[in-house]
Amino acid sequence: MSDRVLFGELFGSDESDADQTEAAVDPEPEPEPEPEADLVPGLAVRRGVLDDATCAQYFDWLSREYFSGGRRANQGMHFGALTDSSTPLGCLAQLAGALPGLLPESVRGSRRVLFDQAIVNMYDSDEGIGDHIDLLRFADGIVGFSFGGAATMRLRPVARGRDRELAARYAGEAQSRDPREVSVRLCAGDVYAMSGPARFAWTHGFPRSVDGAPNVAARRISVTLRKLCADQDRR
Ligand SMILES: O=C(O)CCC(=O)C(=O)O
Ligand SMILES: [Fe+2]
Repeated sequence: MSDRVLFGELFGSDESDADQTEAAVDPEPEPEPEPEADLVPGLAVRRGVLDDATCAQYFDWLSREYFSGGRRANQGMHFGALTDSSTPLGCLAQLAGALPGLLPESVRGSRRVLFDQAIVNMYDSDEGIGDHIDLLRFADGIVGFSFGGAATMRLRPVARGRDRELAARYAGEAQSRDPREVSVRLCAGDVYAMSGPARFAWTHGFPRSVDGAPNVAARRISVTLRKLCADQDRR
C-alpha cells in the first residue's frame, strides 16, 4: 500500500468531503492545562490530537513500513523534506506546524521547510531509551507523536556545557547533577514539542521501568520530526 493510498483512507482525498478530515483530526484543539510542561521551559504537550481510529491506522502503517518483513530493527529513519501532506509523515509535519503554540514563532518563522527528518522508534515491554539530548546537527524545535501503548517520558536539566555535550552524544550516559526530574505521560494521539531549554538544556528519555513496573506495557511507536541544521543540509 502506498503512502498516498493510506493518506486517502485516513484523511480523505481532495475529492472527498471535508467531514472526513474533521472526523480524523481536531482542526483546532484547545490547549489544555499542562502542569508538567510548565516545569520545563520550551516543552509543549497537546493531548489527544489524533483520534483513536487515526492512531490505529498510523500504528499499522508504521509497523508495516518500518518494522515488518523479518526486520529486527526497532528504529527507522526518513530523510527528505516532509512537505507533502498527502503522505502520512508529511501529514504529521503539517499538523505539527498548524497546532497553535506547539512550536514558537521563532522556530516556525525561520524555516522554509519545517521538518526534513523523521525517526520512528518502536518500544516493546521492558524497553526504553536512555536520557539524552538529540544530536546538535538537528535544529531547535523537535516534535514527537505517540502511537500504541502509553509511556512516561522523563526530563532532567543539564546545566553544565560539558554534560550537555555528552548527553547529546551518548544516550543513557547523561550526567545530571540537578535533582529536578519531570515526568510526562504520553498516550496514543498525544504530541509534544521541545524548543529552547527543553531541546538543549534538558535531557529526555523513556526509562525501562517506572515505580518498579515496565514503562511500556503495550508496544509503543513514536514518530519524531526534526530539521537538519542548515550547514548539514546538502540538498
Ligand atoms: O519515542 C519518543 O517519543 C522519543 C524518541 C527520541 O527521543 C529520539 O529518538 O531521539
Ligand atoms: Fe530524543
